[in-house]
Amino acid sequence: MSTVGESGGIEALYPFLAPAPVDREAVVTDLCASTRRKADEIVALRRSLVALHAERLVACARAMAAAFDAGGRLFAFGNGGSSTDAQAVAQLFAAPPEPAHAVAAVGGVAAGAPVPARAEPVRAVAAVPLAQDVALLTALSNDVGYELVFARQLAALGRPGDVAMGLSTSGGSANVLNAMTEASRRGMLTVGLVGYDGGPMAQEDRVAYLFVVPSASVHRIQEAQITLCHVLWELTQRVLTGET
Ligand SMILES: O=C(CO)[C@@H](O)[C@H](O)[C@H](O)[C@H](O)COP(=O)(O)O
Repeated sequence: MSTVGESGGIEALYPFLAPAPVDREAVVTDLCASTRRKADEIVALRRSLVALHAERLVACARAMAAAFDAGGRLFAFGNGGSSTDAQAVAQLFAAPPEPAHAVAAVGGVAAGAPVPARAEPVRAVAAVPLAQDVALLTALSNDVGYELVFARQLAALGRPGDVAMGLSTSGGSANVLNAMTEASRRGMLTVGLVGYDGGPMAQEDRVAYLFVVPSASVHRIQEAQITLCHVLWELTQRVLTGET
């Protein structure tokens, strides 16, 4: 059995576990610098998305609002961290924060300060995350195949005019790609959020509205994707509530 302290043991991977004296100040300095680098990186990435996607975000929000106005529902899905992001997005659309709550939560808005969330009325729409039902996910994975867990749900639930939103950092997860294909086949509006250079999701006009976050860090991609989702929700609300 391998033990801590053996040459090539666990401390080779995690040197801070070794009993050697640690320069705590140096560690804290390193951690601060690393945190600052990551914060700078995500701020720059988010800024770059404005130039890259502003027009597409507006067009997509208009299309989503039209879908919701006509009775369409949102189905959101992804794997791992993207599954929880999909859950957060569905919850945001289905149970948006009431303006009074959002403002009260920060103790009111000072004159001239940016409004923390919408001060205008919000409209809830039907939205369902597709990775939340463990029984369904395990049964579909076991009986049909993990690559079809989302496509099979869309085949059962999706109608023309619904919205399918797939989140993937690589753009290459088979279950997300298959779900997009199924959604298009059913006449649903397809929205994809991906990272890197878009991966397979960016090929063959697979989705109607594709948002590529040009980063090679899974963490930065997910952070930026959830920001894009919040912007999409905000813009969709503006159209739905007749502000624009
Ligand atoms: O959350 C993370 C990393 O932050 C991971 O769980 C990550 O989401 C998983 O590895 C996913 O399976 C990756 O899938 P995808 O984003 O490439 O579609």
